[in-house]
Amino acid sequence: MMYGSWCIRRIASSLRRGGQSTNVAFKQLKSLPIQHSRHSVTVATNINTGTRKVVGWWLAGCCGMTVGAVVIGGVTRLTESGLSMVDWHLIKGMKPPHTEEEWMEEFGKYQQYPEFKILNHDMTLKEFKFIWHMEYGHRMWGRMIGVAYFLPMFYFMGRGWLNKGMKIRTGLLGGLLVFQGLLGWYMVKSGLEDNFKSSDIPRVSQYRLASHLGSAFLLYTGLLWSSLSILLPQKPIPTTKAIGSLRRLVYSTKGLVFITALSGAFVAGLDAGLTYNTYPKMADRWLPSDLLGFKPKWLNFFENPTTVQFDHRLLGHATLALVTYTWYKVRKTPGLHPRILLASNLMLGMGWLQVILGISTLLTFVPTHLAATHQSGSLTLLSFTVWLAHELKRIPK
Ligand code: HEM
Repeated sequence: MMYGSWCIRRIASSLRRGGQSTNVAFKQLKSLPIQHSRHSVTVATNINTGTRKVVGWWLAGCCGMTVGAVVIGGVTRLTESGLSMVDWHLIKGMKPPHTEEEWMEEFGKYQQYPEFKILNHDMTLKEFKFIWHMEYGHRMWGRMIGVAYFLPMFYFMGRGWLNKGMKIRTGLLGGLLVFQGLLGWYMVKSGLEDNFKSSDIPRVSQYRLASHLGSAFLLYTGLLWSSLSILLPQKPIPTTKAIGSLRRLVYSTKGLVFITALSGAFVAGLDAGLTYNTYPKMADRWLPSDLLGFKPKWLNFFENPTTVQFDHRLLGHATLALVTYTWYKVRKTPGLHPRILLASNLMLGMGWLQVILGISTLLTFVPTHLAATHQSGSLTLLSFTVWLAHELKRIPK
């Protein structure tokens, strides 16, 4: 393995000096083994390939379950079901109401809160049961991720399958998972507070919604990166200056996708997708008249639906421009293997689709199916940029 890393450096430095043609150097790189060094694979070195795959698939499975949680959470929000369960108990909360009395009791609790009093005062028990089941499904899915994550983690640790680095990494991701659940309840609580006026629409704080979505995306990224490290180890790449700047470009693209997704959560949290449903202009103007209507000015970026939607449009277009430019640079960089080209092609396709989905969501007044697809699209786009970044990550010396 040491020989492999040495070879890559030799070939790369020769590429830099122009000592041999790119094609010859690339052929040499292709013939090198995949990077299974102690640096790139973070499970214990004394376990066999099958066991390593079990750990990799466990992480990939939890990653898939996180996607499920984001989708169910999005649909729960879009069907306005998120405030139907007004308390939270880890164990007791798993038992749904069975008898009609139990349902009436649960419905009675909901009736004490602003969403019922202001918005849903004519809601029937049947309608309540629907929104309750949506929120229950989201919470139960979260608990299932907890079980699917922690039980195997302790088992693998007990069996000595995880090395020190992986123990720290899985411990941190586990902490993020618990934090995610607590943040979810903290978010719901903001929609149950009794400080809404009768003209308000009771909803959760957009700050807490963005934090909840952002931390889900972080957890997802961590799980995806870790599972890729085990299941799809990096292939050799030259260590040229061009690759170095491409790597920085891809990392910036990944960062911008993340920031745009966070700004989308602010749009969702303020229902800002229901103002200015025109494109490309906002009510016949490039700069809407109430763009900076709130005082102090900085508040507009977080609380003024017009500014929040405007920013999300700008960020969405900037993301698309950067995704396209990154794709172009990947194509122009010599010495990259086909998997990198595939990841970058998928990233480009998804970038365009995501913007088309965003515009369609806006023009059609945010129907649930389109808004939920747009939300999942952001996760898919993030996945392709994470994959690309993973393929290009620096190979430790
Ligand atoms: C790469 C670009 C984009 C990304 C990554 C992205 C991501 C997101 C995310 C994560 C949300 C939050 C969804 C939720 O929590 O339910 C969102 C919401 C939204 N986005 Fe985008 N978006 C992008 C581009 C655009 C564009 C260009 C437009 C329109 C011009 C747009 C319009 C919307 C609208 C209207 C919502 C609110 C939907 C709702 O209320 O559920 N997006 N976006």
